[in-house]
Amino acid sequence: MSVPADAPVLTADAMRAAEAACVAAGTTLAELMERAGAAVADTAWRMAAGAPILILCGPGNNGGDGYVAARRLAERGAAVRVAALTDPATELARAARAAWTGAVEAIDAVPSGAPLIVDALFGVGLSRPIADDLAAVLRRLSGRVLAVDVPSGIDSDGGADWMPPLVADVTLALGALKPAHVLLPTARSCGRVLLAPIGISADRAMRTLPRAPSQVPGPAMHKFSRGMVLVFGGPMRGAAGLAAAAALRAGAGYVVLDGSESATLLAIIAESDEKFGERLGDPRVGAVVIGPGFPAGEELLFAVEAALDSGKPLVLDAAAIDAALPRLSETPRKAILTPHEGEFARAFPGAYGSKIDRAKAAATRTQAVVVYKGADTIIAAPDGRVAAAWPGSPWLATAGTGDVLAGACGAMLARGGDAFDAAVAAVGWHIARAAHIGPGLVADDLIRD
Ligand SMILES: NC(=O)C1=CN([C@@H]2O[C@H](COP(=O)(O)OP(=O)(O)OC[C@H]3O[C@@H](n4cnc5c(N)ncnc54)[C@H](O)[C@@H]3O)[C@@H](O)[C@H]2O)[C@H](O)CC1
Ligand SMILES: [K+]
Repeated sequence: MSVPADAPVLTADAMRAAEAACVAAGTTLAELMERAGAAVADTAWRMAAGAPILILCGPGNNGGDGYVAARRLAERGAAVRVAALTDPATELARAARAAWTGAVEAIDAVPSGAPLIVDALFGVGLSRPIADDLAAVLRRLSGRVLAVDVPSGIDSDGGADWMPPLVADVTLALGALKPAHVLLPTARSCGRVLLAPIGISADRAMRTLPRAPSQVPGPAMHKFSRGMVLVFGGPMRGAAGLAAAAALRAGAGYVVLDGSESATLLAIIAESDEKFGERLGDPRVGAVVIGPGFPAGEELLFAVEAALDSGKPLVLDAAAIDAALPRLSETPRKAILTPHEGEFARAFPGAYGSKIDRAKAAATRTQAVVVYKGADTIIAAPDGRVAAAWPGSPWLATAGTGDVLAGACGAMLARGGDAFDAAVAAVGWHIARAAHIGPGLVADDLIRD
């Protein structure tokens, strides 16, 4: 499972708006479908490598893409069969089907599948789950599957957990990725997601993670200009120690772990004199990390209140999120929240819609960047920007990795610059490191060189 880096992600409505803008600029819908069908044909040609291809066409324009691909593949000499669910229901699909000169079989008469099955049944227009009888027919088919735009049967906006009867080996996203490509549970059914540019100018508001940029410090940098991070050490020493070490590893030039006699790395300045309030006044502190290893309670509340009063850029994790919630949106500040599923549900109980919708709503409400963690981590900014981190790295599903991410967010935030970009860089760093370590990863490995 994979998705292209830094690729646009659009909802169905945004796709339709982008399509309309494209048409208004002079490109016909027929031309868009021709480009889509050509991209499907090219991908199918490569996947089939000369073996027979079965194309399943639905009633809408997703089906239209399928008919265009069938025609182009036959023109190239491929062995193509087409099976349709019903007659085309759109003018574009009717024209595409008319241009296909071969036979069109009934889908329920298709025996067993083919070496390559192109799933052009439904795309972003699916309005309800696929009927059980059709799902049963599709489940009987065997062969590698290329899904056109999305695997048929899923809600492309990622709001419903409808699952596709045909799991795709490859999904060819047309014009832009869709939320369902980067959100669970549907992302697992999309296989390798490829993007076919068809001339749609997608806005950059939502995108997949960019490639992890190199973090070579500039020649004039010194330990403080690389960023000084203050970590509020909680009673659970290990978690705060992981966060402090991660801040150093992720590029901070100077890290203070307050409230702890010792630290995992000698380069961390461990201070047990509990002068957190004073340290907040140090003008060199570029970011404060609170939450790792700190359960809810008076001491945590005191630390969060003091940090909010200081106006310093903040990274808030776990119980610190709840402690800060009542005050977060009162004054604009750079803040990154890093809730996992349970912490998110506790902090934002009324949120609804897809994970992207809920992350955006939380960012708007708190006026902070929200890193909504999971295998399908979503990063949302108050201004509407979203980054999707799917597929991340499965090795991160182990204790302590959240503490490491909080520390990495602190490092990126302390460098200065935009809080959303800092969170994107931290999540990218976290995933890249986990992928490099791989099987058997424990959180401590993420902070070792
Ligand atoms: N957006 C673009 O730039 C382009 C998109 N293309 C392709 O068009 C589809 C979207 O096509 P649309 O006609 O809107 O819808 P679908 O083909 O996805 O299917 C809707 C179709 O199916 C019927 N329907 C809905 N739900 C069900 C159901 N559960 N059971 C049976 N039938 C159902 C509905 O009534 C419609 O008739 C997009 O994904 C792209 O593949 C363009 O070709 C290229 C540019
Ligand atoms: K499809």
